[in-house]
Amino acid sequence: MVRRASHEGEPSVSLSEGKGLPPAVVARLTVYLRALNSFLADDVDRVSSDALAEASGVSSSTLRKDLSQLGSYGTRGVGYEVENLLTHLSVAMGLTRDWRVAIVGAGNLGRALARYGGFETRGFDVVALLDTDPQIIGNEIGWLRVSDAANLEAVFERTRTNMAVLALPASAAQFVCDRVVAAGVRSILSFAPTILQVPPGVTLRKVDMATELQILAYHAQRGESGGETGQPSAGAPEAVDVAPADIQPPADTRPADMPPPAD
Ligand SMILES: NC(=O)c1ccc[n+]([C@@H]2O[C@H](COP(=O)([O-])OP(=O)(O)OC[C@H]3O[C@@H](n4cnc5c(N)ncnc54)[C@H](O)[C@@H]3O)[C@@H](O)[C@H]2O)c1
Repeated sequence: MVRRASHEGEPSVSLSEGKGLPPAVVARLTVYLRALNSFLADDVDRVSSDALAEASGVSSSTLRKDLSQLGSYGTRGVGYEVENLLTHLSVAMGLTRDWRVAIVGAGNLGRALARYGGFETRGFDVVALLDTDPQIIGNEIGWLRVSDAANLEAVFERTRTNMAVLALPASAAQFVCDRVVAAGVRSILSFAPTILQVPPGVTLRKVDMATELQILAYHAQRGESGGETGQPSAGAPEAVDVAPADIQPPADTRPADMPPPAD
C-alpha cells in the first residue's frame, strides 16, 4: 500500500534542502516500507523499533539511525505508529507522487513486467507498453494494448508517462533512451546490458541480474572456503553496499555504470 496523501497535512521530511539520503539508506527505506505494509495488513497499529528492525532484517541501531535521518524518532517505550511512519516514509521516497510507468520493449521481459500486478500496490501504474515489431503492436498483454514505439512521444503524452522501463536489446537502448528523455521523462530503469548516457537531471538505474548472480557466486564461494558465512542476500538491506549494480545515486546525473560513492 502506498500513501497517496494529499500534500496538506503531510509530515515534512527534515532533510536539509537538496541533500539526498545515501543510496544504502534509500534501499533500506524500501524494505521498511514493505515491512510496515505487512504490519498494517495485520492490523498492527504500533510497532517497536526492535520488531520493525527484525521484520526488515536490519539491526535496531541501523533502523533508528536511518529513521532519525528523516526526523522520525518514534516514542521511547511506545514505538512507531505504523500508518504515520508509512506516510512519512512514502513522502520521503517520493511515493505520494503519481508515478506512471511506460515499458518500452514488449518482448519476453517487457511482457512479463506488464503482466505483473504488483507494481500498482507499490505506487506505480503501468500505463503503456511499446514495441516496434508489427507482429507485437496491437496485441493485448495484461490490461494493456501494445503501442507502436514510433509514436513514443504521443503515447507518453497521452498516458502522462513520467517513468520509463527499457526492456530492449542493447543495440536499441541508447536511441530509445534519448527519445524517452526528449519526451520529458526524468526517471528511467534499464534492463539493457549496455552503458547508457543521460543528461544532467535525469536519473537512470540499471538492473543487471547477471551481475547480481556473479556477486552471489563470489559470496557463495567465500562461504564455502570458510571466508564468510551468513552473508546476507544481495537484496537484503544490510547487504546493499555489496551490490553495486543495485545502487545508483538517488537523484542525479551519473551514467548507470559509474561506481556508487561510498556512504
Ligand atoms: N538485467 C536483467 O536482469 C535482464 C534479464 C533479462 C533480460 N535482460 C535484457 O532485457 C532486454 C530485453 O530482454 P527480452 O528477453 O525481453 O528480449 P526480447 O528480444 O524478447 O524483447 C526485446 C523487444 O524489444 C523490441 N524492440 C527492439 N527495438 C525496439 C525499439 N527501438 N523500440 C521499442 N521496442 C524495440 C523488440 O521488438 C522485442 O520485442 C535485453 O536487452 C536483455 O538482454 C536483462
